[in-house]
Amino acid sequence: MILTGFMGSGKTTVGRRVAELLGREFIDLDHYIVESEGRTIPSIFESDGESGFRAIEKASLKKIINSTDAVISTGGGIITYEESRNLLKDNEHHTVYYLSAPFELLYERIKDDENRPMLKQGYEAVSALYESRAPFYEESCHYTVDAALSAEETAGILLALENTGGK
Ligand SMILES: Nc1ncnc2c1ncn2[C@@H]1O[C@H](COP(=O)(O)OP(=O)(O)O)[C@@H](O)[C@H]1O
Ligand SMILES: O=C(O)C1=C[C@@H](OP(=O)(O)O)[C@@H](O)[C@H](O)C1
Repeated sequence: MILTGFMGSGKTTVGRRVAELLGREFIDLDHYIVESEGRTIPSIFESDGESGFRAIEKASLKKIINSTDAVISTGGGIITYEESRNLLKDNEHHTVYYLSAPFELLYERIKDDENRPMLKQGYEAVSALYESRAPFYEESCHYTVDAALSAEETAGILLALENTGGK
């Protein structure tokens, strides 16, 4: 199981819970990057820029996607590159679930988090980013799931889908 979606959609919170319910390992791709790089996400953005972070992110996804049956939560920008979108959509090991919710709700959840460098662009730019990314999440997932519910409810929906239509 792989979870995608915009910042604040609950990929980490819900992913950790579904992994618990499924009895599987949980891997947060951002956390994996922080551990393997020995640097925080903001410091990677600061020294390597967004493009540097994206390159690390793409390589990290490639490395782990076929080597684990863990529940993987991705970062919100994982759909930036076509190669990553194809990798998500066509991979043989994981069903990809897009956690979808209205921007206003997501922004309320994340607006004060200083660990998300993309927010520095300000409300209007982040809102535009949300709009521009939505079709990419849609095209690279197998299921779109409502993430405006409680984390427990969304986890329950994912569990049911994984047990019936999951890989
Ligand atoms: N379904 C939810 N309902 C309410 N708050 C949530 C929900 N899912 C996550 N949150 C909260 O929103 C914030 C971002 O959640 P997180 O799991 O880090 O999202 P993501 O990994 O998609 O960026 C956290 O403070 C978390 O507690
Ligand atoms: O949307 C983005 O471009 C990003 C989202 C973050 O992950 P979350 O979606 O877990 O916040 C993290 O990968 C980085 O700050 C960039």
